[in-house]
Amino acid sequence: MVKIENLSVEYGGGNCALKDVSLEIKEGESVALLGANGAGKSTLLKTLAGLCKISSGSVEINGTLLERKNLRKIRSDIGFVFQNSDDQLFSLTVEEDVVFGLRNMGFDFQKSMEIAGETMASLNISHLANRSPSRLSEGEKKRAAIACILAMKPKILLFDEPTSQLDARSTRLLCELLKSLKGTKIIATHDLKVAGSVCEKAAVLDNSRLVKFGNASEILSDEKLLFNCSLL
Ligand SMILES: Nc1ncnc2c1ncn2[C@@H]1O[C@H](COP(=O)(O)OP(=O)(O)OP(=O)(O)O)[C@@H](O)[C@H]1O
Repeated sequence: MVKIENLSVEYGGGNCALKDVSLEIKEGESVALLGANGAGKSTLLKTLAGLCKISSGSVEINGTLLERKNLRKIRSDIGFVFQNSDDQLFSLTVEEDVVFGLRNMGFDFQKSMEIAGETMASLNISHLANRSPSRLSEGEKKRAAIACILAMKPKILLFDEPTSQLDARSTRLLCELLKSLKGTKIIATHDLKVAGSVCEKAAVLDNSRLVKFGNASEILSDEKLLFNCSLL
């Protein structure tokens, strides 16, 4: 579903955020993206969503090469839940936010409302439909932001630090939700417990390079690896 080969990404001024990263993620797999601050996690997610320019190497999403002319197709397969829900929610009500993406996809108003209603119900946020996103708790905002993305039924879900602003209870509820979501998931997180409870695989980035990719429970019990990568 995601095939990354020798990927390097540089920001301006020769700042190399990803160096020679190769990994393959199969359909339906959930992968935790681990790494210290600045390791390159967000850059990798943004690159998969077509938001960062590839300096060298290649990325294939669902069999389509990630390049400018294929961006529309790639973006229809990808749903990106940003770290900060406020970057995703901008309408007067939660329902309008969920409907927005569906209308952009070409669904008529009635069908968009129908899908939005079903999606909000599946996330237990129907009671928030007419609330202003700006007045929700962080946990509620996160669910609303996820609803906006899930409504569009992407094949691949990208989450950047989904639990970073949540308390223990909201984190646990969100983990349950993340586990229940179907599809391929890539979750960048600093929280090793979240990684262990939600993901079957893990990828460890250190200083822009992929240093380990494999079974999550094996990686999470490798204290030496975690320590060397500043994760412990
Ligand atoms: N827009 C940008 N312009 C220039 N350099 C950037 C930009 N965004 C990130 N970087 C640099 O790229 C490197 C990787 O950053 P990235 O945000 O991908 O790391 P991260 O693993 O997500 O970190 P964190 O855990 O702190 O969110 C860092 O050195 C960072 O300073």
